[in-house]
Amino acid sequence: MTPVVGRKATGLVAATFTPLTPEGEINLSEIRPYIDYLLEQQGVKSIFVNGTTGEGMSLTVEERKLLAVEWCHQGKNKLEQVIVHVGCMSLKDSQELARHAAEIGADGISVISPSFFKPATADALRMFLQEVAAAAPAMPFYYYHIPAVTGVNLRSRDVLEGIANQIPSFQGLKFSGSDLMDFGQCVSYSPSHWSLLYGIDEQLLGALAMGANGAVGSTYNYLGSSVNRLMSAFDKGDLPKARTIQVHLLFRFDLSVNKQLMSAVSGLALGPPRLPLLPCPHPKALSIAQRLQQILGDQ
Ligand SMILES: CC(=O)N[C@H](C=O)[C@@H](O)[C@H](O)[C@H](O)CO
Ligand SMILES: CC(=O)C(=O)O
Repeated sequence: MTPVVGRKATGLVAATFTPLTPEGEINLSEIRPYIDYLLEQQGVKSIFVNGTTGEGMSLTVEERKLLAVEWCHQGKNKLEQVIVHVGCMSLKDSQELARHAAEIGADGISVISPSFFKPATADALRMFLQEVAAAAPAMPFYYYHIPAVTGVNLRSRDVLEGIANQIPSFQGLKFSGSDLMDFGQCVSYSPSHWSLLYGIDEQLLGALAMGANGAVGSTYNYLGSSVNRLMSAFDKGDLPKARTIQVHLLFRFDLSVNKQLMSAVSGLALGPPRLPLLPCPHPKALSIAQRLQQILGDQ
């Protein structure tokens, strides 16, 4: 089978939050200003939608389609890449979303492991991924490894074994695990056209040292310009500067704080998260935003 080779994803990819109205309905009208904010204020040119940060697993298939259409439509001719996360508990739903992403002209699709019934082996997971990819065979395909959320602790390197034979559209990995040895083994195994995107923002520098081509994360929504400086310092071999930026950014917020923080920093109205997540009280987000501005000002 001839491999499908898409454009290689590099640099920072913002894992977008899903704008909701105060009543909790998807709010498509915030998407256009959101994309402009990323491009103009953060220098972030690619997005990953309906993933963890986007609360993809808390949305209906129909909502995910409407969101994907709007992100792709508004991002057209502006963004470098729009990657749509299409993973679901049900293989059928994932296939439907994969087909849909292909129809609307997304640049790639990504799939998380099912996590209610978990795959028992890397082979089982690869078979699931293969069935999703086969529904949209021309779509560059990224496996999304996030063991802390899925509870699926299969090593990514094992999942990659022989994957190009099963998924000719395989294009890379979004690796949101802390095991840099597993990540490094994936780097070592990967052909050069795959893109290895790292997903724990707090230790991106370690992953760059291991060979990451780029990064997908929630914090690049509002810290993109700082982390772009980290990436260019690393590219120039200025490790002290890259490290100074990274160690200033070692804090971790849960998703509801993160979402409210993005609203506070950007001025976008992203609304509350969806239950079971609880909204973050506004004053708390404001004080975190102020602390963040101070940290960024001190750099
Ligand atoms: C669990 C989770 O949401 N992980 C995200 C990406 O996979 C990261 O981008 C984190 O949000 C980020 O590292 C902040 O802790
Ligand atoms: C961070 C990330 O990649 C996600 O939200 O899915």
